[in-house]
Amino acid sequence: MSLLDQVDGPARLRGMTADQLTELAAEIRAFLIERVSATGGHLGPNLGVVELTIALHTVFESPRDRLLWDTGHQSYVHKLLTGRRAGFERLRKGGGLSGYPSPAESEHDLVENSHASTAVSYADGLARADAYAGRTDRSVVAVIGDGAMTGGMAWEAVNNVSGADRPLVIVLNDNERSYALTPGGVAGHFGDLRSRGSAHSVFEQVGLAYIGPVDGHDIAALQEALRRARDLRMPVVVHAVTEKGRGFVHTEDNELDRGHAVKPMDPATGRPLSSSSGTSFTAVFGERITEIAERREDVVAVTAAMLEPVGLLGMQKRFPERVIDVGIAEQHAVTMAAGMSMGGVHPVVAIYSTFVNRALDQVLMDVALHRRAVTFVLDRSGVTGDDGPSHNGVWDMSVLQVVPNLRIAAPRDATRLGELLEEAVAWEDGPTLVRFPKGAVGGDVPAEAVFSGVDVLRRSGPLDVLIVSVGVLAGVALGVADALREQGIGVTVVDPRWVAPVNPGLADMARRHRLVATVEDNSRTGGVGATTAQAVQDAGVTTPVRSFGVPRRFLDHGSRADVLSLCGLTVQDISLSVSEALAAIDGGSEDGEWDGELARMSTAEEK
Ligand SMILES: Cc1ncc(C[n+]2csc(CCOP(=O)(O)OP(=O)(O)O)c2C)c(N)n1
Ligand SMILES: CC(=O)[C@@H](O)[C@H](O)COP(=O)(O)O
Ligand SMILES: [Mg+2]
Repeated sequence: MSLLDQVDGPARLRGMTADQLTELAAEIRAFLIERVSATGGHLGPNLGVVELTIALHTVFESPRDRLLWDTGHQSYVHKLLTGRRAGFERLRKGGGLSGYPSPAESEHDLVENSHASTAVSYADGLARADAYAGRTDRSVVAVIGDGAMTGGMAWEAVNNVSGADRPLVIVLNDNERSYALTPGGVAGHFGDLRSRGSAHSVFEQVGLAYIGPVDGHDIAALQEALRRARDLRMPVVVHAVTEKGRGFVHTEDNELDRGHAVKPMDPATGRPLSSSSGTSFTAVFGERITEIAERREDVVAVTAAMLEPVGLLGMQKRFPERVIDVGIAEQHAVTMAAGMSMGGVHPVVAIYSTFVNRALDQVLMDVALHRRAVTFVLDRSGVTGDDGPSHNGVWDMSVLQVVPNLRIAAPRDATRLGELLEEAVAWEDGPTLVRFPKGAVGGDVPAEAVFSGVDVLRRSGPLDVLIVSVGVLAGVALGVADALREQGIGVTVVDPRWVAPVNPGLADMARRHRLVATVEDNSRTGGVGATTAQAVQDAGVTTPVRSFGVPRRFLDHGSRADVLSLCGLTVQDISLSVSEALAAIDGGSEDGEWDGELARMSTAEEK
């Protein structure tokens, strides 16, 4: 039986010899390469923390000592050492192991949010709670990457932790990278510490103790440093120098991102097991923004440490000085863009939908209040699936529709993405936003006609149902139309393209129909369905509106298709609900049934 097979929990580690721990590290590395090559996932980050995680679990006694993993994508080794080896068969699959820490999975996991730069704040809170309760027999350890240390929130926490008389250990997992090399002066300072060692660290200058740099792959050296930090009983940083992707040729040689997030691959060759079908929304954006930058030298792109994932590699290669990587600093990215706009630049800020939540105040106050012409491009909008509840981009239209002056577009296909991006960058009277989902872009969905700026995708039969289709769910909306037509129900399917502010033409169309159904890959709460219903009502139109979107709850990880199906965003579910709603309207008395359905839906949302 291998050493890894014997590890049913961290206590087993504490009985192992140094040689056994070294052997265990080799077994874990081989396991990760074999398993994560099969499932896909964050192989690079986890290969970089094998020895560090072993050292942490031999020096600290989880769960009494709390280990917090910033962002959490590097917690696979932690999961292996806390009895979850079998779960890796279904890593990031529906019903399988989450790709991030998950309190629902284990008492050893406290935080699952995958949004970076939060661990030191959680740790400060836990340390204060221990102090209030007089608990002096335990430690709090925050493991945070050099990339996550470019997030402002991490420095807010350092400011509050410094000088405190509470024990708190911060392990800086410094591999010089987010995806790409970590940008900025803080990363430069870490480089000085790595090379000069004795340099006075920024941490000591603000009142924390500093231990390091330590070889992040030398278990004994790490254990010695962690024991010193544990016994200091004050805020202390242990600076571990690690290599992202260590021990696997296809991640070590990957200059782009050291295998940060790999797709299922052949571990022998490093080649993906399946070639992606067709082009992606991301690729279409990347090509188009580069073309626009050719024509518009005032256009500058901004990324928050995700240059390649958001599709800006091509523009960076063509115009290196006009693509800015601010690190994991979305708030700075947005307000810096406002400043650039004041200086005559048209910034295009490319962020994943879920991460724009970080910068709501900056979008609202620094950009929109000042009517700055900044274009936001939100990739991974809608259900993303595999990365779990904190990565779905299902809140952007709810959160950002409240922003005055902001115009929001949701392209349904590649052609509309190109058109809407051009329109957004051409708009100089305030901010614009274009949002699209992860993955393949699918075929074009042409309009049959245009009615007061709204694309009419399908018009057939009597004026029974108006389906307002938002973005990429056009395929589902047209499928619903086909299903309803088979029942003799007349359907008009429209796509407003610009969803905020609501096109008044929609109220005119609603007036002519018996029912309106909105379909969106966003939360129902505050989504396009809600604002469309409000606009219809405000226009004095009494046509009822039913909105189909993501329920108001966190969605467990799973494939995008499965999660959308769980949300009821399928042709079958929507067409059944629409025909029932029509029947209720026709029958009058069945309102009770529909009210019952709504009641069921709303309780489902609260669960
Ligand atoms: C607020 C936020 N923005 C962007 C991301 C996307 N992201 C996930 S991991 C990562 C890089 C993290 O770098 P680092 O903290 O150094 O960890 P490493 O992967 O190097 O171990 C980024 C940018 C995120 N998780 N959270
Ligand atoms: C951990 C993190 O936030 C990212 O690495 C995320 O996993 C990216 O997901 P995509 O695969 O959609 O780019
Ligand atoms: Mg890093």
